[in-house]
Amino acid sequence: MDQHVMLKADVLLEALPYIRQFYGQTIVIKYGGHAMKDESLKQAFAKCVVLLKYIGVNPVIVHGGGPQIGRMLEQLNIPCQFREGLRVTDDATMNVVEMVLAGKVNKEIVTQLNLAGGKAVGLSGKDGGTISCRKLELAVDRENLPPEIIDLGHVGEVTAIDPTLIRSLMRDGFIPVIAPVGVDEHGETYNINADTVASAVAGAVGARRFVLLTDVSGILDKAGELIASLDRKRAMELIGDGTIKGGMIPKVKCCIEAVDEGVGKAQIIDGRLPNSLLLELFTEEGIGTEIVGA
Ligand SMILES: Nc1ncnc2c1ncn2[C@@H]1O[C@H](COP(=O)(O)OP(=O)(O)O)[C@@H](O)[C@H]1O
Ligand SMILES: CC(=O)N[C@@H](CCC(=O)OP(=O)(O)O)C(=O)O
Repeated sequence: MDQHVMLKADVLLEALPYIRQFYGQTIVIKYGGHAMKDESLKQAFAKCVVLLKYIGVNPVIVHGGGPQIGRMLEQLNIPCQFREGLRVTDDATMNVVEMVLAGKVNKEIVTQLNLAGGKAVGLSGKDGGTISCRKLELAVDRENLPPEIIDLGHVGEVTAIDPTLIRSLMRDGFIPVIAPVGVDEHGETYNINADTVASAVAGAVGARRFVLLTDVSGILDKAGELIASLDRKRAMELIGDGTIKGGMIPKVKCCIEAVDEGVGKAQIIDGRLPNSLLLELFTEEGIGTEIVGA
């Protein structure tokens, strides 16, 4: 028989221990806006997620859409500003954020998953009271001065996740797809960083794994080399010395929080690589950077 065909069987068998490990478990996947580059990548992502579902794993998707929001704001001539990696969100921006995230991006992902043979349901944090939040009071350290409190407008921080709706969807065979928009106790709508929501969801549903798809191969050291594994201490050192910066800082902190909440392992992987999710979960080498407990 053709050697190539025989190798395919080896690849499938290599996945067996991982399929056993993840069978019946929940995996929370943060699907970043930068990882939604083109149609073929989006389709490949959807197929990986649906495959997980068919082999008995429960995937939960929490998505971003930062670049997509940026493009819509530009079309509408609404200026856009970031502080500490977070979007300053005034009333007009909040409307666009909700429209783009809970509308367009969410439904596109749902459609791709359904086309790939899954049964996906899109929701925002408002549905089923899934995400409770409050206005974020962001304190920024200043040298020799008390921290500055920055007002980011409608930017929220998660106060609680109610996993009831997510659990019942999973139980009935659906793939929940969650947009990072929440409400506070007064019914005010907030824009929440998607990494933060994904991490809180991973903790609340007792996920076995938390995987974040982004636009780099993982966390890189000063020389630009991939760091395969990091614990909290090393991660904080790399943030402190400026190796980890920008949007990677909240991402790493979210991974540490998820691990603290009991999630077995968090993994930052390259969403630009087709099938990266399967390579990470079902091969011996894995890919990207893992963040583990102390
Ligand atoms: N040490 C580092 N290793 C890798 N990426 C880093 C590092 N420090 C900062 N970054 C930046 O973090 C970015 C990922 O964060 P972000 O843009 O917020 O991603 P996403 O949109 O997927 O949430 C990378 O594109 C990279 O520019
Ligand atoms: C407060 C805040 O910054 N919210 C983010 C929410 C989307 C997001 O996080 O998208 P990515 O994962 O693609 O970056 C924003 O408005 O861009």
